[in-house]
Amino acid sequence: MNNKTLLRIQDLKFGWRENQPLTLSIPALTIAQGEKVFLKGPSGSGKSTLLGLITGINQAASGSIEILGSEMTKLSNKAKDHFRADHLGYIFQQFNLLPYLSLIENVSLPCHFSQSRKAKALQLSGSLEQEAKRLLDHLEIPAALLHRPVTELSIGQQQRVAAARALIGRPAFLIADEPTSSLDTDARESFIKLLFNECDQADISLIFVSHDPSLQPLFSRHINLDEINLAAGAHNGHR
Ligand SMILES: Nc1ncnc2c1ncn2[C@@H]1O[C@H](COP(=O)(O)OP(=O)(O)OP(=O)(O)O)[C@@H](O)[C@H]1O
Repeated sequence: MNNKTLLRIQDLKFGWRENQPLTLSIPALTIAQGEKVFLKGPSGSGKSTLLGLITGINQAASGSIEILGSEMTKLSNKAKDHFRADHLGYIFQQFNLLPYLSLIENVSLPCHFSQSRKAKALQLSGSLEQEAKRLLDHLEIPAALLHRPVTELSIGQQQRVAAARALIGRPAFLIADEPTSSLDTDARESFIKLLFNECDQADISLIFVSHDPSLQPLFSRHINLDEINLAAGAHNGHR
């Protein structure tokens, strides 16, 4: 791991509605490049809201979110779209695979929105198809499935395809929002180990949101959102 800063948040405030208590008030959070962060917190504590702020989907009321030295809150919508496409990979809880595309096409998709990710994928494997195949192979998807519709895959297989899609073109930063919630414990651990392998090879940093405390020891850093969020409990009266 190196010491370059991947993410620096300062004095971040966000509320869903005016004149209502804030959902998030985070004085400071810094994540270094290469870190693998386990982000936890009770249901409704604001984990997805924070990810939405980091990815630029939600707009902060005030404060600073710097990723790789770029201040997200100052970028135009177009510049933010570009930044996201180039530097961020996502794995969602529902995977969001496109049913009318093949596995290879689903995995290659981010390279159609980012020239830099396309260039990296081509440099690694010569073609997008080959790089998609390489990642799917590393994530233990049998070759026989590559041309099947994604709707015929098991949940665990869909999840690994979603991971390959997030990893293609080696973005700096991978965000995974409860990607293992529909798997059993063994499958969760083996998925995370495959994911870590790819992240290590490509020096990709990871923020992984989960409710499952048994996964926590696998990660190099743990963040409890309630401990860094001054607005914690404002919605449900805990504080
Ligand atoms: N689109 C929205 N509009 C208004 N309020 C919202 C919206 N999304 C979330 N909230 C509120 O913001 C708070 C934080 O929600 P969020 O989804 O970020 O929590 P979470 O920690 O990700 O929860 P979970 O673990 O259950 O997924 C909750 O009180 C929720 O009701």
